[in-house]
Amino acid sequence: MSFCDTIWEEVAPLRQSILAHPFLAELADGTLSPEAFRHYIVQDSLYLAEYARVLAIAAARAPTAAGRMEFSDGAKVAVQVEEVLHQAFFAQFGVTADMARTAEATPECLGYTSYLASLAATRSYEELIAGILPCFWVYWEVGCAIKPRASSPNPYGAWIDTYADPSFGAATDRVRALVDEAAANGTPATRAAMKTAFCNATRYEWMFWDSAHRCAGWPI
Ligand SMILES: Cc1ncc(C[n+]2csc(CCO)c2C)c(N)n1
Repeated sequence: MSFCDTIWEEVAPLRQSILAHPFLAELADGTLSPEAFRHYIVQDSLYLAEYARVLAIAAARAPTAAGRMEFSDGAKVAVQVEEVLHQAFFAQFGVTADMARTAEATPECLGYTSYLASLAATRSYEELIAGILPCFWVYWEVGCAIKPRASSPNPYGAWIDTYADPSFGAATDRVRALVDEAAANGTPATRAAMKTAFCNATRYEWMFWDSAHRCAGWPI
């Protein structure tokens, strides 16, 4: 079994919790409240801006041309998704320019992006890209799981189509190959740290959807 297959199995309970989360069940059947989705897309645009920066750092640190290509491309795609997909959703769900401009990152959004930024700043390249991977892989799994059971028409159809798109699956495969390569070249301690980063980022993915479902902000 590859390193990625092993850590994917280890986060199986987290993935089950993600796939069973009411935010995604309701998104699939179209009953998710517009408020919850609005909360999600506003936070996600804040997330994507930071995630793109983290990918750009990964590109700069990558030891191979394949890594530099993949992560710089990913950084560009993250900015494009932030602009194109989100602007369309902003219009559809009534997020005004003012709401988007003044939005403050929630604890979950700030926690996730700050965690990835801390990997980029103070940890190894191997840990960094292990922390980057769940963003790709979890969304690909979720997109593929939801698409066959999505209601039609569905107000969230464009979101589902984005993450169930085969080109997105191919990008996930390529990032996974980079993580496997990094793990194969690393020490057991590096691989243990990579597993921790992968697991924590997967937890943050669940927390991100959960906070959107509760429309939660800062408690104080
Ligand atoms: C919280 C959160 N996690 C993951 C994604 C998915 N995603 C964002 S950027 C990117 C890679 C391409 O640049 C992928 C797969 C998201 N939108 N929001």
